[in-house]
Order: sequence, then structure tokens, then C-alpha cells
Amino acid sequence: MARSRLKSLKDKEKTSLRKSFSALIYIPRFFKEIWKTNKKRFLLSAICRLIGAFLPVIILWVGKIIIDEIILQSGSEVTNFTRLWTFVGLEFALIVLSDLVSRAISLTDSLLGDAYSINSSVTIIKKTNQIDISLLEDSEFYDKLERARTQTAGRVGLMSNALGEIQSLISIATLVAGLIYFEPYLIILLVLSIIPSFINEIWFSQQQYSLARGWTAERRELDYLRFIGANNQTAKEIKLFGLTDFIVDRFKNLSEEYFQLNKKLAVKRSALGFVFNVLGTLSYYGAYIFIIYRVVSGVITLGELTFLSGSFNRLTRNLQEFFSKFTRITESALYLKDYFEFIDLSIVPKHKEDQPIPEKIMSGFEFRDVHFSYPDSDNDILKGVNFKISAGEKMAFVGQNGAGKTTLTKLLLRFYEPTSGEILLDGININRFKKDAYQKFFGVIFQDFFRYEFTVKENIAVGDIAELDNQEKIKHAAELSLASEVISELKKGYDQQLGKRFAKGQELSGGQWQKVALARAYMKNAEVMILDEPTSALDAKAESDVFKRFIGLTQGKTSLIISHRFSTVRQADRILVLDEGKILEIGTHEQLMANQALYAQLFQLQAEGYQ
Ligand SMILES: Nc1ncnc2c1ncn2[C@@H]1O[C@H](COP(=O)(O)OP(=O)(O)OP(=O)(O)O)[C@@H](O)[C@H]1O
Repeated sequence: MARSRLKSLKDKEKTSLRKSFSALIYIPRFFKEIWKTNKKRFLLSAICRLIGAFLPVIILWVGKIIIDEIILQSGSEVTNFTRLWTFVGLEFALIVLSDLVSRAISLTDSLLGDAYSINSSVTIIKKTNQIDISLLEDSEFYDKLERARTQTAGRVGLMSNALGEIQSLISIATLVAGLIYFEPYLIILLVLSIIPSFINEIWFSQQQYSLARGWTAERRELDYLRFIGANNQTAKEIKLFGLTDFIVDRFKNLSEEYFQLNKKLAVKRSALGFVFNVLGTLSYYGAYIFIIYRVVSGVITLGELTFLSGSFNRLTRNLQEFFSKFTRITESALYLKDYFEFIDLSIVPKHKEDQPIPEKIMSGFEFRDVHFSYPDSDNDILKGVNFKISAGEKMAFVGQNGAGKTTLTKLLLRFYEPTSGEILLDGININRFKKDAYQKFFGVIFQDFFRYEFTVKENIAVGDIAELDNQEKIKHAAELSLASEVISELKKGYDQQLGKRFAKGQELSGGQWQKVALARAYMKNAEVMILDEPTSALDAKAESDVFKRFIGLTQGKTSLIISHRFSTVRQADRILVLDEGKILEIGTHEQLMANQALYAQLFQLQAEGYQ
């Protein structure tokens, strides 16, 4: 596992302040996305915030009028309370309105946030699908994807903060205007009180992000440990092997390191935050004393005192809030950067995909001197592989574990590219075809096929999801793969939920799952079928039945079978024996048996095992 995390806060890879600010350029694009999510709600939220922005100063102003009026009425001989009660009524109405507006804001924010979060999750899923498998296996890239994915909630918070920031800014401007009107000097005090805590906030939030970013890989490891430590799929092994302490220790050690660094930062942040807040309070009292002095000297009225001290108090709070929100925004904007960088990842093909895809495979595939090593690995997995698969041919790949059989199919499917050499289809390099059109040629069942915890019907239909509602086709595919026998015993038949994750789910045995997965291959009328050890969990009779059907049904189709069972392999037209990334032998069963090399030895060994 990559250990590139920050060992301390002094590490060089800390995110610079400039980087934090430069991430803010993503905010307008972010707003554009929210606007597109739901224009009406966005407008409603903006209008409510605009009203909300003016309310504080208006309420304070009405308060000032009420106090001045009370003093006026209590000092005069002929009293008239009409104006006073009118303003009291107005203040009441304004406070009710203020509550209404803030509730409307949180409601629209949460609705908008939910809709946006759904949209961005969909975008991430779609983008992940467009990205090359080789890139998805790259740990640095995976970290980026992880940050983009896990920060969905953070982006919703960012939306509220950013919209709230605009509201605060208008509020601040109106309150400042009031202060300037009566006592412009107070502004200086205000600025002095706020700057230190602003710098404090910005500095710490940037440190926080650096820490979290530097620890992405470890947080992933922590998530993984949490997953295997508390999960029904791993529970059997964890209990039997007594792994709980091992996992708990590993989890604790790793999280303790992170916790300590985080704690150090949080304690410093709180301590300094407290000091700067005292400074803010001091300046408030300075202003307060100044205003009292002005009232006593008869320069301003008691109502104005209430208005000014109220404005000053509110301004200090608003400004503090503004700055702390601002730091949260810069922090989230850094994650926003990760998100946009992820969805902007160029998916322009590396090669000119300028050849029309053939309607039908004419001559077949050819591997020409193909060498391959996986990205970031020096290990040569394929070392100069040369062979042809003719159209309509059934070929089997055999060889020991790790020989490179699955890797050959991954190259054929263009999940990876040869490091050197080329693969041709009807004489044309396969890179010259549009990748998605090319991949449509194949129906593949992998060794590590996925067990979707969906219904049986959906599990089969994933082979050709456009046919999800074609019950007949799904049934037919299930009959061909022998899955129908399994399904007939399920309570809800094709609508049975599989797996244990969701309510009323039914778990299947390994072989039963394989039969269901195999049905996927029959859903698609693909030109080339690839079955990578699709029958390893089937009993001997089922395997023989499945293969007989497979061979019969794929007459005229090109197919590739990877299997360790020679009873299956021998049914292929030709067999390719791979050994440590090189072709050792290739030919029919009879030819290879006559060859008396590895194939014959392995075949003999297995045959003896069955005696
Ligand atoms: N994604 C990957 N990244 C790096 N190395 C890999 C990756 N996948 C496989 N390998 C390595 O490539 C080698 C060949 O693996 P491959 O899966 O092609 O073998 P195989 O012949 O299909 O084996 P088996 O019979 O066990 O399925 C192995 O040494 C394996 O460790």
C-alpha cells in the first residue's frame, strides 16, 4: 500500500495557501451545475437569501425607532402610542418573516442538495465506466476517484455555504452602511478585531485539507479494514481464523496515527481561535464603551445606541461567520477541484480509431509478437506471443496458475494494450476500431464474474441489459446454462432477490451462482464468446452438460475457453499451452498428446486422478 501520507504537518507536500485560493475558480462552474439541477429551486433559494440579507438591518432599525419612541412618549405629557404599537407590530411581523425565510432557505437547500448529490453521483458512475480499466487499477488515480466519490456530502455543504456567503455579504454591507452613517470610526475597530481570526481559520483549514489529502490511501485502508471487520461475507473466515484482534490492532494503529495528527491540529486551532475571539470581544467592548460615551455626551440617542451596539455585535458575528464559512468554502473547493478534475479526465482515445468495424469477422484474430507487463510493474507477463484464432474456431487456453491466460483475453478485449507487438482483427490492428463498438463483438464470463445482489432475472439480463423485460429470452438463456434448474427451486423464481445484503435475499452456492452467471453469456448473441474458467465450481456432470451445450450452441462462432479441466479442454478445436508468458505448444488434442510435452503430461496427471 502506498505510504505517501503526511508524517507531520511540516511535510513538503502541504497544500499551499495559493492552491487553496486557486481552487475557488471552480465555484462558478459548481453554481452552473446546481442551476442546471433545478432552476426554480435555485431561484427560490436566491430570492429568500436576498430577503434574509436585508432583514437584520431592518429589524435593528425598527428596534431603534421603538426605543426612541418609548423615550419620546415617556418624556411627553400628551402621549400617542399609535406609532409605537405600529412599529412593535412591524417588528413582530419581521421576526416571523425572518423565521419563515430561514426555514425556506434550509428546505430549498436540502432539496437542491439532494438533487445535486444524485446528479453528481450519477456523473461519477458514468465517468468511471468510460475510464480505462488500467487507469482504475492505478492507486493514485483511485485515490482521486475516492475523493471525488466520498466528498458528495461535502459538495452539498459547499453549496449552502457558498449561497449563505453571498447572503452574509449583503447583510454585512447593509450593517456597515448603518455604522458608517452614524459612527464611521467603528469600522476600523471592526476590521482590527476580525483579521487575526480570519488568518487563523484560513491557515488551519488548509492544514486540515493537506492532512486529509495526504492520508487518502490510508483512509481507504481504514475503510477496507472496517469493511472486512464487520461484514457478513468475511465473517466466516474472521471468526474461524480468529482474525478480529489482528484487524482491530491494524485498524487502531493506523487510525491512532491519524487521530494524533488531527488532534494536534484541532487543539491548536481551538486554542488560537479562543485567543482571537477574545480579541474580537475586546474590540466589541471598546466599541460599546465608545458608543455609551457618545450617548452620555448627548451626540446620539438611546435608540441609536441600541442600533449601533446591535449592528456592531451582529457584524462581528457575521464577519466571523463569513470568514469561517469562507475557509470552509476554500477547503471544500479543493475537493471540488478533485471532482472536476475527475469528471474532466480526457477520454480521448490514444489511437486513431478510424477503421469501420466489420459486420462479421472474416479471417479472425492474430497476436503478433505480443509482449506485456501490467502498468507500474516490471514483471513481463507475456513474452513474445504469436498465434492466430480463425473465425469460427474454438480455442482453449491452458497452463499453470499465473501463466498469463486471463491476461491474453484482457488484451484481446482491449482492457490493456500490449507493451509491444500487436493484435489484429482481419488484418487490422484492433486499436484502430472504436473501442465500444469493438467490445460489442464479445460475450464474456470472467473467472471472477460479479455476483450482483439483484434479482435472478436482473442477474441474467446484465448480459444484455436492454433485454431486461424480455422474459422469454432470459428464460431461454437460463435453460441453456442450466440455471433454470436452480431457479425452479427458488421461492420467487426469476424475481428472487439474490445475496444476503437485502431483505428476503437468497444466497446461492458457488456452482449455482456460476450457472446464473453463465446464462449472461447466452443473453448476448455475440460473435466471440470468452469463458474464463466458467465451470470451476460445477460438479463433473454439470460441467460436461454445460460444455456440450456450449459447443453445440456456439457452432460457427469464435470462442475462447480457459479451463483447468482437460475433459473440457479436449473438446476445443485447438489448444494453446501457455507457460510463463510464452506459448509452449499449440494444436489439436491429438497433436498435443502425440507431442508428449507439457499438455500430455498434465492430461495424463489429471486422467490418473480420475481413476
Ligand atoms: N491487474 C494486474 N496487475 C498486475 N499484475 C497482474 C494483474 N493481473 C494479473 N497480474 C499478474 O499477471 C500474471 C498472469 O496472470 P493471469 O491472471 O493472466 O494468469 P492465469 O494464467 O489466468 O492464471 P490462473 O490460472 O491462476 O487464472 C500473474 O503473475 C499475476 O500476478
